[in-house]
Amino acid sequence: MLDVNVQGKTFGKQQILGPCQLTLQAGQRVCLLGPSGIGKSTLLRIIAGLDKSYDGQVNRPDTIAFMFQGPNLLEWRNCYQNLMIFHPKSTQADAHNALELVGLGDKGQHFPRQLSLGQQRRLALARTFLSHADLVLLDEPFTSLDPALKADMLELTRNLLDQSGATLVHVTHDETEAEILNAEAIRMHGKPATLQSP
Ligand SMILES: Nc1ncnc2c1ncn2[C@@H]1O[C@H](COP(=O)(O)OP(=O)(O)OP(=O)(O)O)[C@@H](O)[C@H]1O
Repeated sequence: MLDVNVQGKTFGKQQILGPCQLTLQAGQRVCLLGPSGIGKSTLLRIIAGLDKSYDGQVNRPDTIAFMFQGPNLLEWRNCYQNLMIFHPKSTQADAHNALELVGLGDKGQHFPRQLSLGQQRRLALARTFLSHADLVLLDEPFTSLDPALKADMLELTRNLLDQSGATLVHVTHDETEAEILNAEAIRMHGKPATLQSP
């Protein structure tokens, strides 16, 4: 279960977040929407535990996977190594299975520069799901992709979520992504921004 109770968050003298409440049961999925600059990524970083300087409290599952906007791959490591370096307990067989799930089963020895943009995104997605995390946090990872590739990635993400049963918080500007991911759309409002749990 994820229980977010943020009372406030400031950067310097600027208050970005006001009261933000979000309670999700295991396996529940939400898409976090709101205008640019309202504080979606800030709240997501707080949920992840990456930002600890806020008023309030977050109770989160033990295992969390976070996917950033860019694929953030290590160019000098092959696909297996790109997965295993972030999951030291995983074996090459685990990494191979994760690659199979995203359609990169034959690319384990390839380096990121030998992959297409879409394949690089698939590798980043495999890394996100390899940890079998209870909570998956996605910070607009598909925003800059062309429509066909974005549709592929969303479908793949939904399948991986269906298999893993993970709870999801997905930051996006595009409400249609919620439908594809079988997630509930929730909106941040106001200045400072507030959020009410679905
Ligand atoms: N490290 C930081 N230091 C100072 N201000 C910051 C910092 N990070 C974010 N901000 C400010 O906080 C506000 C919210 O930013 P945030 O990135 O959370 O918004 P967002 O809703 O995710 O925007 P977008 O949809 O454009 O990605 C913005 O005004 C931003 O400039």
